[in-house]
Amino acid sequence: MGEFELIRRYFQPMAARLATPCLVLGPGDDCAIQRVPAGNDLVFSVDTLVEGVHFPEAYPSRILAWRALAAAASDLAAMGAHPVCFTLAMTLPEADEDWLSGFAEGLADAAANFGLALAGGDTTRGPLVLTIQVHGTVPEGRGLLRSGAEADDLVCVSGCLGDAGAALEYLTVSNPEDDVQSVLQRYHQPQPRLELGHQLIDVASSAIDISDGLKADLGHILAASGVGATIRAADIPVSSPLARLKGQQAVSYALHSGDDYELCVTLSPENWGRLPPNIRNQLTVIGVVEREPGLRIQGWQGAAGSNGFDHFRSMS
Ligand SMILES: Nc1ncnc2c1ncn2[C@@H]1O[C@H](COP(=O)(O)OP(=O)(O)OP(=O)(O)O)[C@@H](O)[C@H]1O
Ligand SMILES: Cc1ncc(C[n+]2csc(CCOP(=O)(O)O)c2C)c(N)n1
Ligand SMILES: [Mg+2]
Repeated sequence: MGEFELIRRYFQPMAARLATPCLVLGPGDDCAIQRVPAGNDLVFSVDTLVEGVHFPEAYPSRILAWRALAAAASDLAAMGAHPVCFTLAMTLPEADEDWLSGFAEGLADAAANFGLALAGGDTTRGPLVLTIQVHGTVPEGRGLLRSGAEADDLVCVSGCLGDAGAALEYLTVSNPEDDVQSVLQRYHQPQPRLELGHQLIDVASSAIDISDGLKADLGHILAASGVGATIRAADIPVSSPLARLKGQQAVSYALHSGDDYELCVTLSPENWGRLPPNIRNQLTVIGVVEREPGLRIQGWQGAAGSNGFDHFRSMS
């Protein structure tokens, strides 16, 4: 199978199925064309996944496709953006038909779930690497930024943290018990909080998605906003399976390991009070923003060293 046959067979049908009115031109020409509705800003971001770094070797292609698109879409969620379309640059060691059909199915499933149309891409031969650029829109000037946190704002996170990080230890377990299966599921099938992010436009003062770990990612908000925060270790939400598997150490996974793709946001106590219950129920207050720079973690005696995932830190 040649490069163009591969695209025609696996990716063009999906692109046609997923088309949306804002995508004026999909795959097949030199560029795709997207129309941004008047009064909106285009929001876009790119993410690369490398075999052996972001996912294990011989990882099932259907799951890989979901994880890759979820990780990319999660950045749209963090901006409060409405998802529109994505491009896919894939470098493959070979054109294996089973691998490609699993990948195309997983990608179509994720794309339909997240409301993202396939706009185009690039296909090359080499070590397995995926790069996905996502495009979304937000009402003009209203994208959620990392830089808006202010003293006295509450610090909140969505969902539970730490499962996906703990899952790394169980990726090769052959018959996982229920709790292990549950944390593995969080690694294999992350759920970007697109709807929640969108609902927090004009409500949250800042937002980020948690890809590198709570400590690192909240740290990005604090640095960008020129503020600090105190959070309470006991209030950081961890799942029951993770708590059973890791006991007191569960919080350490929540703080230091990434891949959860939950949101961390700040908002004023007034806006918190006005939140409808269906949105408030998706968030847990874990602390408060303060003028003094730095992140303080009450009730946490863990090692100060680790911060979160960093591709280059161990090399310097
Ligand atoms: N090579 C680069 N050139 C320009 N900007 C970059 C480059 N690499 C990263 N950035 C920018 O730095 C910021 C932080 O990048 P980072 O990849 O950590 O964010 P992220 O996508 O939210 O995290 P993650 O990739 O873990 O999901 C982003 O605004 C990104 O666009
Ligand atoms: C097999 C395997 N899967 C996952 C991880 C964890 N991991 C890798 S990169 C990253 C941060 C996000 O990446 P980026 O900042 O490039 O978007 C995380 C949390 C690992 N160590 N090994
Ligand atoms: Mg991000």
